[in-house]
Amino acid sequence: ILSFQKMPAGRMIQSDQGPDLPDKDRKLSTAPHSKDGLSGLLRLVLQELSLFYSRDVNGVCLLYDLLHSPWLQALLKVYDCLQEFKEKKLVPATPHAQTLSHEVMELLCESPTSPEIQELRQILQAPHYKALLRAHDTVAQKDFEPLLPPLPDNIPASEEAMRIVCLVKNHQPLGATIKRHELTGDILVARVIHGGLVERSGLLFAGDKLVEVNGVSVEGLDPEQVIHILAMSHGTIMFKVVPVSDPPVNSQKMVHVRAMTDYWPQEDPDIPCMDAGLPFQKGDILQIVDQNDSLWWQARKISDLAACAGLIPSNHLMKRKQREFWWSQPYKPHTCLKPTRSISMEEEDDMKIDEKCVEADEETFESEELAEDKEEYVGQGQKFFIGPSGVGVNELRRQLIAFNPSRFQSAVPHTTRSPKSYEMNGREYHYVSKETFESLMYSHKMLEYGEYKGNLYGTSVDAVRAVLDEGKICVMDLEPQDIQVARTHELKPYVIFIKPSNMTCMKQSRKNAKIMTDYFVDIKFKDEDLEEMEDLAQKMETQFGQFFDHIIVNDNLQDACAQLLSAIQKAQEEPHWVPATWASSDSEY
Ligand SMILES: Nc1ncnc2c1ncn2[C@@H]1O[C@H](COP(=O)(O)OP(=O)(O)OP(=O)(O)O)[C@@H](O)[C@H]1O
Repeated sequence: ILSFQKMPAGRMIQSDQGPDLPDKDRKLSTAPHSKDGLSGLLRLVLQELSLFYSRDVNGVCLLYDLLHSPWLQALLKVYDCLQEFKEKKLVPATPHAQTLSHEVMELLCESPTSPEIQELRQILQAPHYKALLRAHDTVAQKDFEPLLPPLPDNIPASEEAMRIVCLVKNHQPLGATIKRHELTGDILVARVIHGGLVERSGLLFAGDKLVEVNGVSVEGLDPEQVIHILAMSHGTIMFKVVPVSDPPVNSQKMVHVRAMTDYWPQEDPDIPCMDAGLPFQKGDILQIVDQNDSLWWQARKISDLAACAGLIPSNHLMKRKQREFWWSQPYKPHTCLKPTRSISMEEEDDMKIDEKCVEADEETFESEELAEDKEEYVGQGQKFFIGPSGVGVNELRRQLIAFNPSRFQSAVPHTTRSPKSYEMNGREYHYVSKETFESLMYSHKMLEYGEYKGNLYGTSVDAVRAVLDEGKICVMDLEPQDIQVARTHELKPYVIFIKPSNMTCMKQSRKNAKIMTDYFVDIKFKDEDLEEMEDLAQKMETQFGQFFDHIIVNDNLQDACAQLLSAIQKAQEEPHWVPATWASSDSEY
């Protein structure tokens, strides 16, 4: 709307000064635009256009209707009013309207009563009116800014390099941590939290030395004692600091990562300040905003970018912890890892200003750097379906292909078994010898494979590529342990987890469904089968949840199909996060 408003007006204003105007523009050049503003100009444009309306020259009708629309006219009027208001630079007639009102009241009391005087007195005494005058005076006197304490008169010459910083703290934390310098014992600002009050003020930096807090000298105090002073303070807090000579500049670009594990700061004994920690779960997308510290990064969740950042362990630190853990513990997959406190952190004694500190235990962390999948990477990709056996992965895939065979297709798998009479090589399977199959396996050309009744079965990367080359979306099942193999720059897989619904719904929806096991074909689901399915689904989610791009609960088959279609559509059309290596065209795969 804005550019639309500006363009015609801008052109007309220019043409106003131009020497060779077409007739139409010459007529417009007489527009008293400075007085009538944009709505005046619009009126003139409409007059012009009305001449061409009946002929609909080059879509004039459309333009006419648009310019004639009441909302645009109303908008322009608002714009004009605002412009007018801006130029006026309003100044209050008096900054003491309340006093004036009192004086009037006194005069009215002395005057002989009449109905008008009575009414005026009532108006002046009404609480809303009084409140309005109070608000008026506050604005007129600019009395809304915090009162800063006066600067001390007797500042010694040696204190010239000091800075006095006043921050107004309401109920939010200040967003900084402090520590004691191990040699000098000085109390320093250790870390400024991105997006916090201190960072937004731009007045305190990591490395600044605290001299006084609210007039109390911090010399010789413990960080805890400083925290206590701060905890007791509300409203304006005054810091006297010796500024760090080189305030750190955060020049790194933001990166996005997908968390590969859960992290609970409350359970991490090493975090410099527990309250400043950012808890996250597997699969969460984090925006890393500060990597200045090699051990503790600052990050926000992409789902809550308005929030202040929190501390998370750097990749390097997590790997270190992980290594120490593996050396000290017997292997226990998917349990909470509890590193000992032996990891020697830098001698930080960080405390979040005005809050408490530190405690125990955490989990492994790795992360994957991400890039938002922009248009150039979106394309017909590979869609993998994952789910516990019997949940309906095959059924959904079949339905999808049946719904639109020209868009969706499975990759033709390889097998070492002999073809049946009605089968054709390359249609149901690629029939190959055991040696050929094994050579594909060993040269990592198989996405997934397994043995069934003495024969090998599997899907090759080439089979998937063949589908993609046809411009179709390749849909296939995958065992979760094969996800990592499939996550390549070339395939850019989109992984959809098919999840069973709750037991009651499953019993109902699978009443007539049949399963196929290694030994039986077409037998009904038993309660144990459904329980096992639920259990397996939970395990898959815990172990591989971070790789799932989308989750669909397969309760009602039709609903699940519809959800699947819309999820795939969305994945094709909308940007989503993918590993950064997939986004760079020159990365190896
Ligand atoms: N939403 C549903 N409602 C009712 N029946 C379903 C539903 N989804 C799947 N089924 C039925 O459940 C049975 C098992 O489904 P399917 O063969 O697709 O399982 P699967 O996940 O591929 O398991 P496996 O990997 O062991 O083959 C089939 O008979 C299928 O028709």
